[in-house]
Amino acid sequence: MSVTVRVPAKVNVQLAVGAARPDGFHDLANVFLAVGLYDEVTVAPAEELRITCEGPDAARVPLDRTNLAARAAERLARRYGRTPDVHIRIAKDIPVAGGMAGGSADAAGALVACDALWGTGASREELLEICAELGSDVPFSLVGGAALGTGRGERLRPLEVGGTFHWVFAVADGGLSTPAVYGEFDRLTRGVEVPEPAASRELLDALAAGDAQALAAAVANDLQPAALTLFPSLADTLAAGREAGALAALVSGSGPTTAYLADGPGSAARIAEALTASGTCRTARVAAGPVPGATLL
Ligand SMILES: C[C@](O)(CO)[C@H](O)COP(=O)(O)OP(=O)(O)OC[C@H]1O[C@@H](n2ccc(N)nc2=O)[C@H](O)[C@@H]1O
Ligand SMILES: Nc1ncnc2c1ncn2[C@@H]1O[C@H](COP(=O)(O)OP(=O)(O)OP(=O)(O)O)[C@@H](O)[C@H]1O
Repeated sequence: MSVTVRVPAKVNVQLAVGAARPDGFHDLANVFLAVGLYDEVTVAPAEELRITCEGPDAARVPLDRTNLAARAAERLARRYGRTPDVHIRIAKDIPVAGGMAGGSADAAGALVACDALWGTGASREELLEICAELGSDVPFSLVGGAALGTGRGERLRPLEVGGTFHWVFAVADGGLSTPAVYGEFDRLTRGVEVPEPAASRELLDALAAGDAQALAAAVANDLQPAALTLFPSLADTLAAGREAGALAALVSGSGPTTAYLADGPGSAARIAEALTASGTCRTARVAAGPVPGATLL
């Protein structure tokens, strides 16, 4: 008996970052959109907790108990007084350490899969609580669609979206550490008054209307200057995407994946081709959103 859950990647269409809090985290206005690049997490009973991973980036995924999927299984097991004796198999298609919440997706996937396998019957609220303990992005991986995340990004309000948005993602050679990018944000804003993060009205309206041109004018990522300082060649990738006709080009979350909004599937395919040919990224992927969150297959 095994259970498989499919979980999407995310792009942050707006990431407004406040000043560092006493606990080191930053308050956010984080507008998430789930996009159709997926990991699949399969769990099956085993002698003991074990993780394997397949896919082009598999070598960069930890297979010990630091893997977020393992931690998710352990937390659910502990809560229900059982042992997490499962084999977790991750079929990884989401770029690793790319700012697309790949690890978070696997955590949400493992949680939903173990809940189904063990018949724990945890409520949605309970699952969301465990997600928030595992990481700021994990609750969104569970719910998908589009949502505004406040607090450190874990408190979600679903957002209405009036259409499908077409994206290209340029995967960089190498990764960026999320804490390092937030740390660089702190360094760059030292001595500066950082405003309270707030979602942009124009951006929420553009999402609700399904209007790609209006969304392109409103997308914003406060972590972008920090990501560019740590990974300067991303400026060349962004320029190549703009030149290829992207409506907007921005760093995805903490990077180094960059995201390009297209005005339809045809132009997305052309932008992806141009980005690949530009030699400024490792590969380019096309994906549309919103799509649902963690889903049992
Ligand atoms: C950049 C984003 O991906 C945008 O969605 C997220 O804010 C990061 O979410 P995540 O990877 O789930 O992050 P977590 O695992 O919760 O935190 C990792 C580290 O990122 C920094 N961090 C994260 C979220 C937040 N609101 N403020 C922070 O300063 C902290 O240094 C923290 O120790
Ligand atoms: N299941 C997992 N898949 C990938 N990386 C994982 C996983 N569990 C733990 N990690 C560790 O987490 C680090 C960040 O990987 P991940 O792919 O989640 O980054 P990310 O997409 O930048 O995350 P986010 O967008 O949420 O900040 C990796 O370098 C790896 O060491």
